[in-house]
Amino acid sequence: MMLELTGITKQFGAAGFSLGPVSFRLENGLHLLAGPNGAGKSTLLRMIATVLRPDCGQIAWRNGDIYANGGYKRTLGYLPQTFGLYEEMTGWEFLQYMAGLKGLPPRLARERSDFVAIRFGIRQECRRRIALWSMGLRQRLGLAQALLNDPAVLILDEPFNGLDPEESRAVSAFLAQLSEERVILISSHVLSGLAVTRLLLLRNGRLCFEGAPTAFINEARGQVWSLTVSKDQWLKLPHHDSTGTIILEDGQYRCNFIGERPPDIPGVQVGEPGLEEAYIFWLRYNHSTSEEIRDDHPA
Ligand SMILES: Nc1ncnc2c1ncn2[C@@H]1O[C@H](COP(=O)(O)OP(=O)(O)OP(=O)(O)O)[C@@H](O)[C@H]1O
Repeated sequence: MMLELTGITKQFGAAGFSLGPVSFRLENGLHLLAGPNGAGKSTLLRMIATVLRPDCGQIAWRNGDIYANGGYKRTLGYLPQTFGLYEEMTGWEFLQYMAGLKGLPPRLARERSDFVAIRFGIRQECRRRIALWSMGLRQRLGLAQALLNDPAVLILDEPFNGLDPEESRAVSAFLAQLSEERVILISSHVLSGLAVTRLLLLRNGRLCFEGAPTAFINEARGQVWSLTVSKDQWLKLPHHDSTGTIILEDGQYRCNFIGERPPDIPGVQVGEPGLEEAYIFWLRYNHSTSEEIRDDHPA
């Protein structure tokens, strides 16, 4: 299955935000769209979800324009970044309603509603009015409705918003499983713990990187410096501009510093970058927004 964007652009007002032109191709797998606040991630996802029309360019699914292809919407699942829920409905009524909008016949609607409610751990909650639900449970309901039609294309804008760590892990694992046979594109500020097939980075409406996460991580090799210390030592460390990630492991703090030179702290060693460290390195030091880091070989 393939979703292809060619020369997509969007401009808000004459002097407003401008996105693109953006071109890329997505095949089955889990694709992560990342970038700073305001980079244009939601705008791009909304266009792929047919909620917003591009000014120029084409988005094609199975070689046909998604706007001309009536079948595309039936095969699409979409979780917007913010969404309204019908507060007076119960979760179950909402799922049935959404299943109806997606054209599922009543019996299949019930079966799929049951499946997604169990999958996202909200089956019991579904009996209650949505007005009474917490934020994390509402997010689970948003994810559940996106999967009602067993979509071949799944677009999730910030799927981990409000989820507790346990549910985030469960959703990551579920997405990895689903992505074997689906095109999944998610935007997220949470980069760790995801089995990402390809990474897309947006900044200022420009696509700066599109490729395998390993190629991106390699860019940060030799720029990460690591120090493992006890909590007491950690509390005494002076603030350092190159501080990147801090991970608590077995009661010890592993501090990763990100920069061209190691910080002047005794015991610092060359560190191993992960996606998060590579992303911080890119944000801090790679300020040119040309498409310089490209890897055209699928992982
Ligand atoms: N309907 C609109 N009208 C005018 N400007 C808009 C509209 N929608 C988005 N924008 C602007 O487009 C820019 C990109 O917004 P977008 O929400 O796509 O960014 P984002 O990368 O998803 O950000 P975040 O990580 O904060 O969610 C912002 O400057 C935003 O104000």
